[in-house]
Amino acid sequence: MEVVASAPGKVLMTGGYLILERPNAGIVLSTNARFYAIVKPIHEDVKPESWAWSWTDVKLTSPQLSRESMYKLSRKHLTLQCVSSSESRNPFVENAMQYTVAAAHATFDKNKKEALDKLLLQGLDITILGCNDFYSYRNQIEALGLPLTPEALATLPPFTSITFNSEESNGGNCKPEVAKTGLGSSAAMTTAVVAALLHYLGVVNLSTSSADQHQENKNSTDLDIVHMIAQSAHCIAQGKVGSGFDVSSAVYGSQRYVRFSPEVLSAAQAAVKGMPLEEVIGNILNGKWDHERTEFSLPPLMTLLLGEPGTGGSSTPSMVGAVKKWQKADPEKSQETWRKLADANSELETQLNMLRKLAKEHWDAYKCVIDNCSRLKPAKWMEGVTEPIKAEVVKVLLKAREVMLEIRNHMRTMGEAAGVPIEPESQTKLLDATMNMEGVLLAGVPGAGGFDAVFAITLGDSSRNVTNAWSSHNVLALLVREDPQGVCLESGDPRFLEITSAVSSVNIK
Ligand SMILES: Nc1ncnc2c1ncn2[C@@H]1O[C@H](COP(=O)(O)OP(=O)(O)O)[C@@H](O)[C@H]1O
Ligand SMILES: C[C@@](O)(CCOP(=O)(O)OP(=O)(O)O)CC(=O)O
Repeated sequence: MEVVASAPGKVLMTGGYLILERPNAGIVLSTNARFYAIVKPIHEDVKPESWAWSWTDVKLTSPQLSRESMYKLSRKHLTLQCVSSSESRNPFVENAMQYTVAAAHATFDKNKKEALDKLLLQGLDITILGCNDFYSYRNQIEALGLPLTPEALATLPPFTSITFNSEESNGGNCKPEVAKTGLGSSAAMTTAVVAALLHYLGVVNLSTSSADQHQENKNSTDLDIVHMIAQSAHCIAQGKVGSGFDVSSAVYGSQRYVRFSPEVLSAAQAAVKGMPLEEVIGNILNGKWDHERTEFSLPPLMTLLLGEPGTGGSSTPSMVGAVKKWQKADPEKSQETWRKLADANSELETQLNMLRKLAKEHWDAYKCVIDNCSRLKPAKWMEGVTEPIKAEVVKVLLKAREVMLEIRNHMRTMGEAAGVPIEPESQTKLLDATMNMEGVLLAGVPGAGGFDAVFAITLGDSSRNVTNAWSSHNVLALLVREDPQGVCLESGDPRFLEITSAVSSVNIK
């Protein structure tokens, strides 16, 4: 019996830094880059003598990092002991394991606890796999002598090995351990592992069709449990309480997000100081989760593009640390910048919602404008537009651009004041050039900014021109796109599914 669950990566379009404080909102788009967790028993049968054992064997495999770790999980105390080399530890998955088993203990009656014991005695074999889009493959592509194009990226086999950033480049603690693109691999990984384990242990009952899963009211309690456990495990593993937008979008998909009050996790933090885990999870599941989640998706005929400029990414925690230091050192100036940024963020949201409304109410005019603008540079979008409703659509498009420029300005101001490269000069040049290409609505640095991938929103069929232009500027366009679907069960191991679908497509031909 094997359970496979997957959760998506994200792009925080607005709200970087501000989203750390309630009630500021952020817009987060989930993507078709997904992280998979496969859970199955290690032993097919439970040997009679094993009933006396008080621990569960756990095997954790990350094929892309060539890491395999063995653990012993105490079934009574839920402590986890790594019995293989400590260099290969994974705190995200370790916490996810402890929290999910504790959730089963906290919610099961006596009968279910017996079944749980039997299942745990069979051991847990966990495999984790992230789509290529989570990681940077520029070096491999260059080493293979291939051009920096999405087509070259598409030739890499699925779940290719991940590159580590070199020690020297990590010297200033400004680069992460692995070369990542910034799509939230750790949040998607934690969410996928939590979902797969909770389903495997029988705490929740997820479904394969994400549309079903996310339908209002239906199974929403199950998703809420996945969210609470994944969020707590992720925060504890990271050693800090972030805003949680990455876990929320990994669970529920694209959304407008306002963070939870950090106090809801004080029980989990107390656990680190010795409170029994079962009690902690009870508190978490009954806690006052006050985050807000509102449906949000891009207006029709718009595409999310990501481009990797090629510097191996930035470390978000050190950037956040610098911004917080600046807030303390210069409260007046920082508050003023934050207020302007918050206003601009909410204005962009308004313009995008207005475009969704115009598309719904005046589809033909909307489609005609988008098709037209997709072939023109923004300065020409209004030329020759006479019909009032079409002029209205162009006006809103232009307003969205103007607001995006304002957001970028304030983000740069914040970076300069805090002494961190939130929109570094190299990114500014790239974003300015991108925003002036035919059919580009807007472009920016997602999330915390820095040297991670940049994003662009394009109109109609213009994405091809943008990716070609990016390639000629040495920017690798990623294959990832927006996909509003959150966590869901999969029908099997994605590595075998890829092969089966490749074989069946060959057969069809
Ligand atoms: N496939 C994987 N196998 C094991 N660990 C992974 C994998 N992908 C990501 N990680 C872990 O997650 C970390 C990256 O998480 P994080 O810094 O949050 O970056 P991101 O912006 O992608 O979320 C990596 O340093 C690594 O520890
Ligand atoms: C600064 C932030 O508001 C946004 C960071 O967004 P990123 O998308 O840059 O995140 P990482 O995946 O961790 O690199 C911090 C937060 O909200 O927790």
